[in-house]
Amino acid sequence: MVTTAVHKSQHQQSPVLIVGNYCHDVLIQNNAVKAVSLGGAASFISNVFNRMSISCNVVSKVGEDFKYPVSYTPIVIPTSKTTVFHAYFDLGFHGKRHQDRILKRVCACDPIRPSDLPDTRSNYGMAVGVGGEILPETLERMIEICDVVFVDIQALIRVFDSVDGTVKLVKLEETGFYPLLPRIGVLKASSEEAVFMDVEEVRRWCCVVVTNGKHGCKLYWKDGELGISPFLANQEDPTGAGDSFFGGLVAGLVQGLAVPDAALLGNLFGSLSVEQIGLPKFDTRLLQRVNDEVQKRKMQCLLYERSDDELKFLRPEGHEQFHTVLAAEKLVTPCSIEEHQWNSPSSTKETEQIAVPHFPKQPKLLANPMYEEPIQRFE
Ligand SMILES: Nc1ncnc2c1ncn2[C@@H]1O[C@H](COP(=O)(O)OP(=O)(O)OP(=O)(O)O)[C@@H](O)[C@H]1O
Ligand SMILES: O[C@H]1[C@H](O)[C@@H](O)[C@H](O)[C@@H](O)[C@H]1O
Repeated sequence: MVTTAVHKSQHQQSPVLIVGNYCHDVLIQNNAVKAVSLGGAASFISNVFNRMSISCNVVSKVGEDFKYPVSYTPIVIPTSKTTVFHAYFDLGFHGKRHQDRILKRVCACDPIRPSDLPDTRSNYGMAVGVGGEILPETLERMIEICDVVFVDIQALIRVFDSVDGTVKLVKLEETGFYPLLPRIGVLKASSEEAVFMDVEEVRRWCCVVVTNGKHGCKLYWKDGELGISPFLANQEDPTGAGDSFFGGLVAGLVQGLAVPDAALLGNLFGSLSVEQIGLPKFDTRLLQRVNDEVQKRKMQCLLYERSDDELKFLRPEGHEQFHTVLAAEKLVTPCSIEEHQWNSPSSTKETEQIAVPHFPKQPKLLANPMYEEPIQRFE
């Protein structure tokens, strides 16, 4: 279970194994490319880990066209291209349900196979594919070589339109991953994705974490559930919020926090992530203070440590205070949001602005019956 691995990690110090492809994200709004950025859950999560000094190992595949410097070298596949997603920010209407963006996978790199994984064991595994690159056998191998595996449901339930790559979701129980659920530790889903599983069923097997944007997240386990408070944020780009959340959650657990406190750290990183376009840059002073608070919190919790694994899910004493302190730290650190506005040049290394969108001279106006508004699509 989740907390057993937490305790093991304190003795063994082995890294977290992150499995999922890096990708190129193209953010599109009002028919114009607003930014091109390094993407993929693996990049957002390792970004959080680096800043929280958590050691990790990333297994990711890209093509020779991969154009970003990353801390964890990917496997380069000469015969394949890097996975590319186009995120359309103004097409998010599907019937009456609003989605924050429509995603299209326009290029897909090779899948990650069991033989691509290391032979060495890890305390934690994170199955965080974005473009269908994680196969059931890959997840099974992760379960064998990691003490506990954290899975993002987006790695399991995404399917891709054969014509234009539009990401659609299928029911979890219809996938080849379903039989593996009793062997994983945590399944994370956004509220949009959570409707593609039977939470009541899945929580009997593993802890389910459902994120819900500005409302924070909710934990479900066999015997209970708990809402975790959000942090205020000026949302600029939701891309990667779920990934940064997941990074924060696992970073908290690796550091020895109880599950609700770790989820609070997840909410903090999710809220920091939405304030910037692409891969977020975290303020060094804020990170230092957050790290200090995590260490203090860990020491406080050791004082009244509970032995029963199930109890580790319950809100520990002082949880609200931990939220207040983190929220205050976030407030006092000025965020350089101006650098990351959609319409101003970006100074981040990983995010580049495209001044002249590379679109055909005459974009074709298509009335798509799936959406309330006609959309412009570029071919
Ligand atoms: N507007 C916001 N204000 C504050 N916190 C936010 C906001 N949006 C997201 N978060 C934080 O980030 C977490 C993940 O966000 P969300 O539920 O939108 O995930 P997601 O849909 O998987 O994101 P994405 O697919 O864009 O990576 C939330 O649980 C919350 O903690
Ligand atoms: O970079 C993003 C990010 O990793 C998102 O979480 C994922 O949903 C997208 O597919 C990807 O392009």
